[in-house]
Amino acid sequence: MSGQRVANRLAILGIGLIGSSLALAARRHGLVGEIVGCARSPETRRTALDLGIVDAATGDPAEAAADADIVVFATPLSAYPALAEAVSPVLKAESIVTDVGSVKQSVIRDIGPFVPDHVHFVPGHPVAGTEKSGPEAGFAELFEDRWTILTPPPGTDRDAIARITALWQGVGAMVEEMDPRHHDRVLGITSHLPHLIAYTIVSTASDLEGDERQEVIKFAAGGFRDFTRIAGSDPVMWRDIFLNNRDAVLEILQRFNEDITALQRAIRWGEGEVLAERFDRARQIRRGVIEAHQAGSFDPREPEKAAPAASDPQAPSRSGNEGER
Ligand SMILES: NC(=O)c1ccc[n+]([C@@H]2O[C@H](COP(=O)([O-])OP(=O)(O)OC[C@H]3O[C@@H](n4cnc5c(N)ncnc54)[C@H](O)[C@@H]3O)[C@@H](O)[C@H]2O)c1
Ligand SMILES: O=C(O)C(=O)C[C@]1(C(=O)O)C=C[C@@H](O)C=C1
Repeated sequence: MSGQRVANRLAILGIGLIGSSLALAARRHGLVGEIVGCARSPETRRTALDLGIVDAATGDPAEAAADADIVVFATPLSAYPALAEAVSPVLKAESIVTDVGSVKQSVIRDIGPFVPDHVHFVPGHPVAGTEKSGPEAGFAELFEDRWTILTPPPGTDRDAIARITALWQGVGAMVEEMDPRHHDRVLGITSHLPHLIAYTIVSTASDLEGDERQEVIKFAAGGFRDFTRIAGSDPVMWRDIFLNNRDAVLEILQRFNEDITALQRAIRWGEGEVLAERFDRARQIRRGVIEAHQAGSFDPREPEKAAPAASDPQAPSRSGNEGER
């Protein structure tokens, strides 16, 4: 399948889950000519070449970015400032700098000052991922029917925004523009808080003593198992997200703490109607989330979405990329 060509040369800084998925998808859909990847370790560069993720790989970010039409930052957030400083002098006129980082105000703070006047800057965030990391974890379908949020600073060239929009739409994503502060607050609730809770539950369970701890692992099923999937996500990436979205996360944590204290109180005083009312509201929200995503493809995290029942002899077989996502 071929889409509109958006770049002759695409540079991807950081060939992990997101960088390699974008490279694989952009190639599959004919959106770019040559793809150059930048990775620090020789093993990652070798893997990226062997898996056909990139056409060329280098350890030098400036070498990757030189002559690129689009440069994508796809490392953990803490690497952005040094990378931006390194590529700044070689960025070619009318090229576009973009990124995939999970927090947006900090990206504008960290990359923005290094983007020369003759270069466009369109920060972005694909709201799609898994708990896995590294180049082997990438797959071309990752962004299909998922949102990508763009947070271009005011006054950004509309053609540059249109080209980055075409890149993400070309790999199957839906694109929306948002104010970066608003992005950070929304994602603080929908993505960052759930990860913090998952990390906390798993570490609370792992602090249990002896037999109890063994049984948590032995009987890990359902809810706890789902939390361990999320808590298996990359520690460096998530450290950076919390350090860079501090204000929004602290504010939402404050509200979360108040809500959990209310539930704690209801349990203590046997206020069943309070609990039932809260759980009912949550169930309605879950139904709304499923309905909103109903048109999408099968997602193993949301099996209710699959149209035919698994026992249906007409059901299509689900092969390929459907490990735990
Ligand atoms: N994993 C997700 O679910 C997800 C989803 C959307 C956005 N993001 C964002 O995407 C970015 C990358 O996340 P990922 O999941 O692909 O992580 P990842 O760990 O799979 O890949 C990041 C890669 O960057 C490399 N790297 C680190 N510092 C580097 C440097 N200075 N130069 C070159 N390479 C360097 C790492 O070695 C690694 O290979 C993060 O900013 C994250 O916030 C992640
Ligand atoms: O599904 C997962 O494993 C994810 O954590 C993906 C997820 C999310 O929270 O939805 C994680 C971080 C990103 O910035 C975007 C997507």
